[in-house]
Amino acid sequence: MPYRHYWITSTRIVTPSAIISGAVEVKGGKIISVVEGDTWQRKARSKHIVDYGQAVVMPGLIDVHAHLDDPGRTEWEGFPSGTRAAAAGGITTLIDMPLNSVPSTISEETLKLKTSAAKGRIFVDVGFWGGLVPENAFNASSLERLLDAGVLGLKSFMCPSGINDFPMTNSSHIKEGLIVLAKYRRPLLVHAEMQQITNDWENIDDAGNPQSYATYLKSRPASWEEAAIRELLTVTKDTRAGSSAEGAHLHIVHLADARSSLELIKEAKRSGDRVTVETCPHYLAFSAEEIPDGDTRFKCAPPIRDTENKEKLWAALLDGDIDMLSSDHSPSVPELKLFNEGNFLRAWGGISSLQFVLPVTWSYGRSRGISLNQLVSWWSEKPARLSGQDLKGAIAIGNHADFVVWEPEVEFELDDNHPVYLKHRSISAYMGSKLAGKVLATFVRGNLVFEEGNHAPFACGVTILAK
Ligand SMILES: NC(=O)NC(NC(N)=O)C(=O)[O-]
Ligand SMILES: [Zn+2]
Ligand SMILES: [Zn+2]
Repeated sequence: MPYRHYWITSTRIVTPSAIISGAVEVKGGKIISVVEGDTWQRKARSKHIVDYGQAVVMPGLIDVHAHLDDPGRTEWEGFPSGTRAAAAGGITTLIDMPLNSVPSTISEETLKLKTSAAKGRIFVDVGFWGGLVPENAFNASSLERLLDAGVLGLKSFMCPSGINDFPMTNSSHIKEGLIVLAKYRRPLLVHAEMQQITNDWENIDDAGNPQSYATYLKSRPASWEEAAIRELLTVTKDTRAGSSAEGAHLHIVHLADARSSLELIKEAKRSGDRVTVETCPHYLAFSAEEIPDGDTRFKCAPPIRDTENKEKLWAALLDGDIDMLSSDHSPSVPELKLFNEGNFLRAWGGISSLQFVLPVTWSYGRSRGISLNQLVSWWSEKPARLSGQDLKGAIAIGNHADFVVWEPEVEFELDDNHPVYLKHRSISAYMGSKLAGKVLATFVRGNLVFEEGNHAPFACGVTILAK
């Protein structure tokens, strides 16, 4: 799009207050006016106009949880393929997780490796979470340097991450992290599963056909999530009690358990704790009962649970108890999925989904009555707030012109002919499904980065560093 100053028009523009028929004026990468009705036509007379008819114009999606594995494991994904897929799926910003790249992003130096790897190779805007690990947790100045260098917050694990240079943290590490983060007003994101020694776990070998999904599900019960969340909420409260400040913001990533774990989070919110929670499309789309034996595309942690749990997740999302959605796009090479043996206990865990999260959320959500405004809240507004992106996440004057233009009514088959920009299409659990919601175009800060199957010829995404 060679225009610096132009108008986008449609009969369905999703603004914070209403869905309007009208136009959005873009200049220098920002939204400079939003006009309802057709009075804009006079103002726009000498300007370029892009008419999207009845397609929906929404803020671009902000994915706060994606593993792009660059640098160091680019055979798994990488910035170019990952951000092209994001653009094709209407995601205009993504925040990259600190693990699965080599090295992990746990210091100022390793963040620099990330930003250099991203330079000139990203099609959407990319920010970074830093890692809170035992190595840096007790070293406040090292954490401060990492935060000063621009990570948007920190992320840690309460169980083994599967990555050698990203060990798990215990509550003392987490406490140290929270104290530093409170000063910076940035969040701590936690993978909340804590291994419990249970009878189920001890019996896993007897119970255990490793090709059966039920075996895997039993190996990571909901009690692991519950135990981790209980401990995290306690540490967060303790940290707040010890300081005069407001206290750090705790964000629980990829909640799968909609029962006891969710109740703990609701209770903490009611008591005024700064806690938010995300879940992911795969927990809303799939259920344990339907996962075929040996189909390790569906393996992730925490695991996809039963149908009733899935319905409870939807209810929590609709009630506002779950704040937002993220992809947790965590790909690998197909070999690590062990498709030949179909062994759920040994295969790499992680769902590949980045390009499909909008149609997946919509396809499974529309029968449950979700609205376009709710989609925007879960995928743009709340993620913008979590990641500190004041100029993103809403179609409002002064904000970045980040848009997804899409047709909710158009259905398509995610078959072998469908263009997929991710590095490995075969590992995605969504291949073979029929979805609704076709992305027509994606704009990042006014730049048309994707339209009708074509990407912009140059990678105009920028890295986002906190100041
Ligand atoms: N090393 C990983 O990418 N882990 C990820 N894997 C999943 N979710 O199965 C995650 O986010 O925990
Ligand atoms: Zn995780
Ligand atoms: Zn993850």
